[in-house]
Amino acid sequence: MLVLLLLLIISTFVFYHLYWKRRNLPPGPCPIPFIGNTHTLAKLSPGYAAFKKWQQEYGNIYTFWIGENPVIAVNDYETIVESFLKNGQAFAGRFQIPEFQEIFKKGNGGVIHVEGDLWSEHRRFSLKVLRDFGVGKNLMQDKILDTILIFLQKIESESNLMEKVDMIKLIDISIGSIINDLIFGNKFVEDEDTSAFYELKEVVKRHLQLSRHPMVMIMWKNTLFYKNLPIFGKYYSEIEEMKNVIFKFFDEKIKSHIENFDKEKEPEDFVDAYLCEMFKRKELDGNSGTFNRNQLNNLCFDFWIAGQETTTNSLAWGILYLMLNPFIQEKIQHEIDSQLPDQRLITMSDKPNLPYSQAVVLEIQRIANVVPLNVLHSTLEDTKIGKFPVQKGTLIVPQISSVLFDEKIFPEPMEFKPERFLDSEGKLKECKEMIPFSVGKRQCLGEGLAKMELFLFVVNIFNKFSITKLKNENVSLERNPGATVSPHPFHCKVTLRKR
Ligand code: HEM
Repeated sequence: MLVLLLLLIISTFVFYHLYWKRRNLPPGPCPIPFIGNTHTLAKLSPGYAAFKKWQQEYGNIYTFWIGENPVIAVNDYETIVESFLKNGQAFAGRFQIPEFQEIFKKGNGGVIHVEGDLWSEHRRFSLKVLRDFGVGKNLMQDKILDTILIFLQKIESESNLMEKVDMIKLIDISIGSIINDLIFGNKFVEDEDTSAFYELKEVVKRHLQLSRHPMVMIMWKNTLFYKNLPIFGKYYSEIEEMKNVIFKFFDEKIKSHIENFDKEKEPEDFVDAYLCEMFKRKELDGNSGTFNRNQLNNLCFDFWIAGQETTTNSLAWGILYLMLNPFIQEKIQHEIDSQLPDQRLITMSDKPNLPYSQAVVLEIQRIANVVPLNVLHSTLEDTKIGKFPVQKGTLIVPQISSVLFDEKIFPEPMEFKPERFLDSEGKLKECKEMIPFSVGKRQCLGEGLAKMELFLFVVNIFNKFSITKLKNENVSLERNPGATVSPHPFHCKVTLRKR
């Protein structure tokens, strides 16, 4: 009798996990109960190879499992556009994991992880502030160029340093300075002691790495249950500890902005713009609605994390590929020399005259492909994806990394070839499949800022310097996993160009 009961339990368990829970979803790799396919993602880290393998086996649309959560991955450009762009509203939700958000950030807030009015009001407001900073008096470009100037001077001022430059470290603090300047109005590159930045950055890096660690992905849901289990508990405590350090930094900055707030003054950073909006709303109808201090804290967190790793890592890959391809550096320099009368700082108004440099920047972003697994979306209504019906609340991801490495669109995708973005006359070609910022309602909110940073850094670095590989240092193109992929640390030799 006991044997029969045991057999019944086992066969029900197997039937549920192998068939029942998967019956209404597109096909995909068989998940292991409770773990899903995270073991394959861990084995084929940072993920591109797993996504490609599944695409070859199951087609462009398949289901993989993160723990007990099924995720439909969409891997081709056409279906991504058909669904996430043309039917955008249906796919604009996010994975709601309130227990995990509680330890990862200050509860359910910010813009990346939220839905509904909270998301749409804050997305609209943030886009407007960034747009206002980017046009007119061009605050955004000024802040970027100020930082680039300091970055270039730092390298030049230490001639012995030019023999062995840690570019990633310098780019890291420069990109960190730009986002911090836009949010809080100050740059780390101007600090006498920059160690505080690097310490904080390490904490943020670990926090993000942990959030996408396969063990942590299993506890995205039922976090409070997993926190009491041995190994999971260790991860839980570490994430909470990191979160507290990060938010203490934001809290102090916001507090000093509130103390010095002047409603008559035109805002020159994001926090001031936010405080102005809160003030206006309160004056108008007595309360500031979804705008509050907790939400501001979470927004700062979102901008800080979304606006640094992505851009820093893209630039780091760019320096690495250009160091390994000196003839491409020379072509950028030749183009700059032929268009600019002297070696002044290059600005956005020079961009239309530098098509080859623009092609290099596009190719850097494509080959860097820094987001192997895009941020998860969820469906806000019953809908369809390709031929598959999809229920409201299903997790779904536009796999932009599969598109950027799609050999049908970008032949020899692992080769660094800026020419693929140019026509036979050397003019920039339109390439609609170039979607590193994703598409649709959740498309990257910082796209304009990131594009400006990438272009201005690349052209100004190679206008001033040539970069070569150190003879005695091995360089690897292997990818370091994380929420965004980075290259392994490397050094380079920097030589001042003379014109
Ligand atoms: C090279 C640099 C960057 C890349 C490749 C990148 C890429 C992305 C991607 C793929 C997404 C997710 C889109 C989706 O859900 O389908 C995203 C979202 C987002 N990005 Fe970026 N990003 C970059 C820079 C920035 C910067 C500088 C900011 C700073 C403001 C930023 C802020 C955001 C925010 C707030 C979201 C969430 C938008 C939402 O959920 O409504 N990103 N980004």
